[in-house]
Amino acid sequence: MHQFPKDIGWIEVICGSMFSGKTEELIRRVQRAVYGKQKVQVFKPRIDNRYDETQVVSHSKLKVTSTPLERAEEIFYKLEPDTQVVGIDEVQFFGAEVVAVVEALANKGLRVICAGLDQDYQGRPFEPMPQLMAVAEYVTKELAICVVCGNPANRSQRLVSSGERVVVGAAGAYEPRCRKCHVPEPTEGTPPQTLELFD
Ligand SMILES: Nc1ncnc2c1ncn2[C@@H]1O[C@H](COP(=O)(O)OP(=O)(O)O)[C@@H](O)[C@H]1O
Ligand SMILES: Cc1cn([C@H]2C[C@H](O)[C@@H](COP(=O)(O)O)O2)c(=O)[nH]c1=O
Ligand SMILES: [Zn+2]
Repeated sequence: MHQFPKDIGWIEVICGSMFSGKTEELIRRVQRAVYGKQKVQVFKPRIDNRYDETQVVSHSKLKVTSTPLERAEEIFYKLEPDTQVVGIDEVQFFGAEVVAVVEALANKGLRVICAGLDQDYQGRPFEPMPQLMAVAEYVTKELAICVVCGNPANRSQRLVSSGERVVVGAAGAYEPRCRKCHVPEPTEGTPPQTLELFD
């Protein structure tokens, strides 16, 4: 990350496949802002209740307090006057209106950090991520490890039978795969490897 701009707001997007570390990176940036004595608020879509109803939780169990929302516009009502940094996880679940909300916050002078999936289970751009990435000052793309071949993974393989774009889930419902190993239709999961280093 370059030196931060002064006296203006900006947008950071953290994107990538599932398990690539988007939420960990969001939490890392939020924690550093807190160390910097900045007032931070974190939001997430209420639909993301996989690990917790209110907290943002990474697959590795890092946690941060958040406010769940039905719609992105609610941020305007929940925003406290002294907030300087806004974090939003699972931003792909907010509709197209999140782009205007994030832009309005940045235009007010806030630092806005958005984390979300850039591709859906078929490998298609997951709106509104392309629009957010276009207007962001900073875009970071994270990669997971393909569970089939061990290469860097930029796709999320769906393992449960559904043609809906939105299906909330974690391990057992999705796994990270590279472009060679990913298939656009739901398929069987990869048997877990025995990891001698871990229980
Ligand atoms: N195949 C994998 N590749 C990379 N990380 C994995 C994999 N499977 C599980 N993980 C775990 O997922 C963590 C990332 O979790 P998280 O930040 O919640 O990802 P994301 O928000 O991108 O889905 C990693 O630090 C690691 O502990
Ligand atoms: C690929 C894909 C994913 N989802 C869902 C599954 C999870 O609930 C989230 C992504 O979570 P993560 O923090 O990035 O691991 O999105 C979906 O609804 N549709 C999809 O195509
Ligand atoms: Zn692969």
